[in-house]
Amino acid sequence: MTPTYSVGLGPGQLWPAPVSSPLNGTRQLDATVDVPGSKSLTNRYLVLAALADAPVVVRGGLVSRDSDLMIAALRSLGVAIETGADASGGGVWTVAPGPLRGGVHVDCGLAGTVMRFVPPLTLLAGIAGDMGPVTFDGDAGARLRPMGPLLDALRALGATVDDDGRGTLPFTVVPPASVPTSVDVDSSASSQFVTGLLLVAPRLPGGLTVRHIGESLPSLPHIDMTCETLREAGIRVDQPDERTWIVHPGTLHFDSIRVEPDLSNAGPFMAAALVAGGTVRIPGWPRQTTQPGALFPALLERMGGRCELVGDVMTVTGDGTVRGITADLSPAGEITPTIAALCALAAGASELTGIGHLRGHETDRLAAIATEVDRLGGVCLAGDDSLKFGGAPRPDDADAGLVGAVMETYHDHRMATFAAVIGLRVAGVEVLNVGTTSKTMPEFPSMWRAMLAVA
Ligand SMILES: O=C(O)C1=C[C@@H](OP(=O)(O)O)[C@@H](O)[C@H](O)C1
Ligand SMILES: C=C(OP(=O)(O)O)C(=O)O
Repeated sequence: MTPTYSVGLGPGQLWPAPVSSPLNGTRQLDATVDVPGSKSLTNRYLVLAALADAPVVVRGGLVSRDSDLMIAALRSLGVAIETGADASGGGVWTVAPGPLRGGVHVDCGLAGTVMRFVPPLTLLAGIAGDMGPVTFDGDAGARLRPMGPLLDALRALGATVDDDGRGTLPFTVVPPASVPTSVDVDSSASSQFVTGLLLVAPRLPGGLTVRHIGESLPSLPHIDMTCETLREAGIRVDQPDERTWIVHPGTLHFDSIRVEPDLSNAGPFMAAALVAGGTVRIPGWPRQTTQPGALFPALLERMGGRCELVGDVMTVTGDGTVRGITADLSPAGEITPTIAALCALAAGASELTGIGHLRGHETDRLAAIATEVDRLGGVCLAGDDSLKFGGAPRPDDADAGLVGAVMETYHDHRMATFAAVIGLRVAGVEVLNVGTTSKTMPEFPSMWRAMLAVA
């Protein structure tokens, strides 16, 4: 499928990260950054709209590789989606639900939301009498991401799943004709296993009770987000205890859908205010949200910034001071790379915990972050579930005592933005394959330069 977004510098190409720091005399930041729609909300709304009782328009959808992959997946399953855009480039998509069919192939790319939210939808084709096998595959890196517990849950629901015993992509799902009303899943490797099952649940004849049976459960706000979007569609969701969700069967209906800006993607711009000094404003900040990026203001304040929400504008102000932090990021693993970039520049040590499952993200993020900080001459140790930072070797130096280098991005959008934040302070940072940001923020390079007012 032809991408509907632009792709920046790709594999093998280097993007020189612009420097901007009060310590080397660069002008203070004063920028307003319009952040595109939330990836997590976009791909939930697309799925739920596809299961609704009537066509619905999704406004402010994120135009990116992950949403293109979701749109393509839903189309191949039989959903009609017309795509357009608003004046600021946000997606305006009309989703017309139809009976789901089997016998198709789904490309998951590197999108966790596609590889975990789409396989359960095959159950609906089966119930409707279409037992055609659906095959799933993705990027080389996607074949390393955990899938086993979700595939086991689909088996427990009666599907035949062939993954050659790997517990990863590629795999084939043959759905059953009927499904039980409850299922257990070990979601400790990804909250998306629970979410995938909850999203399809209201359209199963008896609804579905989903029980998490693993030790820990990361990214709880993302599961809350799933429940809230189901409730928005008029579905009753009960949570009798912290590891059980009961989704009642029902008709999904939306009058309209508007996607909030992606607060996790706002993170690197907000972090820039601390590193470069000055002010960054993020319009459209929701008063209430289930997005884990809502944790940024409190974390950035602890790290030396000031954050204030006036109306719907979040204003972040900094003076170049970055302080180390100790934080449990298990509710918000996806914001770790941004906080980690600040930890690498901070005066003082930091420890981030509750993040072991990031080893199964777009890349092994704990290893990637430790390797890249080490490459710059900093200290970062990756544990099973944590990252420990020594802090900048000479924090008062203009470049925080780190040394510029070519930074790898490992096909991970958040490793590209991680490098950009560090590059504000450390001269000579060049980012390999900044185009990997097309996963969730294709315009990142030009947005970053616009924020810094550099050509
Ligand atoms: O449901 C979602 O939209 C997401 C859930 C989280 O996954 P994990 O629980 O695997 O970390 C998060 O990291 C990911 O970026 C998006
Ligand atoms: C973990 C992430 O993505 P995915 O939805 O592919 O899991 C992320 O965006 O940080």
